[in-house]
Amino acid sequence: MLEVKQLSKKFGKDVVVDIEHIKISRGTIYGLLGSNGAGKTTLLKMLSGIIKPTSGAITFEESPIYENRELKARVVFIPDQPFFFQHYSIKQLADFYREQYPSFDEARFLEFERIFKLDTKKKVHTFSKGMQRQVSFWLALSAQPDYLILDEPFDGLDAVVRKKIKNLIIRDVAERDMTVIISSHNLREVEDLCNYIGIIHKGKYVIDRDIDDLKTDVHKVQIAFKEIPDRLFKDFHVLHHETRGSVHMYIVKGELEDIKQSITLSNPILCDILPLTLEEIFVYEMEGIGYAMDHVLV
Ligand SMILES: Nc1ncnc2c1ncn2[C@@H]1O[C@H](COP(=O)(O)OP(=O)(O)OP(=O)(O)O)[C@@H](O)[C@H]1O
Repeated sequence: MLEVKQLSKKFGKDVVVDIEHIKISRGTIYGLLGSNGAGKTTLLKMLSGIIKPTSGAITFEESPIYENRELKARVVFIPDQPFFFQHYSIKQLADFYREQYPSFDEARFLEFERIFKLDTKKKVHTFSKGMQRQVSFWLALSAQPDYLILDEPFDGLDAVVRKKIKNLIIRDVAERDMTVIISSHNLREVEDLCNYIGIIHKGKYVIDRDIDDLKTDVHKVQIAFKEIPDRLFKDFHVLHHETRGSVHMYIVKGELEDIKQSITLSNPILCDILPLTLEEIFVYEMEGIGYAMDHVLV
């Protein structure tokens, strides 16, 4: 398990990360979302042990990551700008990874050659940005990390390659219990992959939730009455309410069965309970805690 406690990072006087607590269990695919400048990259670099926090603790299975070579050999970070020794070929980079990561697996390296179909003897600086990103994944997944930390990983990759890489990640999570942390601005891009979402805004955490909990916990109710009852949803947390003509739309938190019971008691002339997209859930959840989503995500 990865745990963060009372973590802060200052650059000069600016506090760019200020997080009380995060817990990420093994085998989680964790989406870290936030707008430009929210603090995602700074947080990921601290999680990877690349930069030192100003204060607080980051532990993986209770060992601190910073300056911990043994632990770092189980963690791979892919930055938003691929960073390589530019004059190395894929073959030479693989030698470097073999030295850094004792769990580097030859069979996988060869298997990925068939998947990515790039010339292993060519120098990486001759590859396009998207091809270089493929090389990052090729090497990272060959190293079989326990923790894979990805900063905007899908930028510049075409749809087919994205799908292939997502499948490879899911395979490693299922087979090896790999933990993955992925930063993105874009909820739609990561929602099919992640089972947990954290949203960071101006360095602070505003949401940290299991996606299944979110989906089973929030419902959209469209309802019409002859006369609006006083007690409708009085015992529930209503995240949003609007009226279009005679139809009321409520976004309600709570157990579906309890919500249905409350509706039946209110004797509506029309009622529909609809599923929400993940994006809608976040918009309403954020509204519920006083944030306009527009300013938090793109
Ligand atoms: N080395 C640095 N020195 C000074 N300030 C920095 C440094 N690195 C980051 N910052 C500041 O910290 C804040 C958070 O930056 P960070 O790169 O972590 O955000 P981000 O959420 O990854 O943004 P983006 O989505 O645009 O990549 C920004 O205000 C940035 O200017």
